[in-house]
Amino acid sequence: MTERPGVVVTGVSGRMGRMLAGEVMKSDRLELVGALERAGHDWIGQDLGTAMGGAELGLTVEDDALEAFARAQAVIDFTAPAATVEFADLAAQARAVHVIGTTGLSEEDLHRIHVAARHAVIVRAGNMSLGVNLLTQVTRQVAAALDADWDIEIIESHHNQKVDAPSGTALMLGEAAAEGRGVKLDEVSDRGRDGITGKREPGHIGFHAIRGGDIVGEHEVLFATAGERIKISHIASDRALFARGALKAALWGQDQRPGEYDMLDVLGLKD
Ligand SMILES: NC(=O)C1=CN([C@@H]2O[C@H](COP(=O)(O)OP(=O)(O)OC[C@H]3O[C@@H](n4cnc5c(N)ncnc54)[C@H](OP(=O)(O)O)[C@@H]3O)[C@@H](O)[C@H]2O)C=CC1
Ligand SMILES: O=C(O)C1=N[C@H](C(=O)O)C[C@H](O)C1
Repeated sequence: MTERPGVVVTGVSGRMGRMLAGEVMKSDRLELVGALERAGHDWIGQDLGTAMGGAELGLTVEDDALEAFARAQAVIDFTAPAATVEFADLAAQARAVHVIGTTGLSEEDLHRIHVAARHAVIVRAGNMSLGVNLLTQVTRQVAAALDADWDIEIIESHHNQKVDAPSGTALMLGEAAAEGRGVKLDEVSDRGRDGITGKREPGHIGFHAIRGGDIVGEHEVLFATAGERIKISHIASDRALFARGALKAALWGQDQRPGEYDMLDVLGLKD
């Protein structure tokens, strides 16, 4: 591994971008070597520190991804699907570890990421926190232990600026529940009921999205049957925990072979 791998943060003006840049700068194991924004963004050409409202850092915000990735060992990317699939190609060309936190990716986007992972390490997770990744394991185990008389519903709450639903985390939890039950999520998924929906289908997994204020991220998995309910939940109250997970993934990825990985791999939680 390079002694102190260089990191480029994409979407650096975003909620997660700022958090990630701050965490990389605090780290004594990684070095911030690039800060990226889209062409035409106000921050392009400005010093990152000044753009963030602080002291000068000597790092200029840029818009040329390939040039930035070429001097990095890792790219940390919490942006939007259209950007992330482009970055996956470019990070693979630069042989940089691509840590993807972006959610709302389509099947086609996932395929492009899969292709890019032939040439480079990609770590992707809808949630980079230890707590949520543990919760997916617990969800899978509980779902495996219960029969289809137990209804499974996933409720997620986020801030009012979030653009995708269900959240990436809710989908991770849904996948874990479906895996525990031995079914395919896309065959049993019920999203956002409205109107005369008919009775609940046994065996289905429901998703519900709450959007309001500045909620960082809350997830609950509800298992309900006649006479009893189990609720398991996770509350994130600080975005720094997602950023720290992403930094961990960037470091871990330095020693891996090209391929697709997730946070269970990084955290050593895979069975
Ligand atoms: N996996 C995890 O643990 C977590 C994942 N997320 C996910 O991360 C993503 C970002 O979240 P958040 O920071 O809140 O969102 P923001 O909207 O605050 O930030 C997104 C950033 O990406 C930039 N961006 C968007 N499209 C492009 C593009 N085509 N090229 C370059 N830059 C682009 C935006 O620029 P502009 O403003 O110009 O559009 C903005 O700076 C979401 O998908 C969210 O769900 C969030 C938290 C944790
Ligand atoms: O957009 C967010 O903010 C978050 N997105 C991720 C998701 O879609 O699950 C993770 C976290 O909940 C915050």
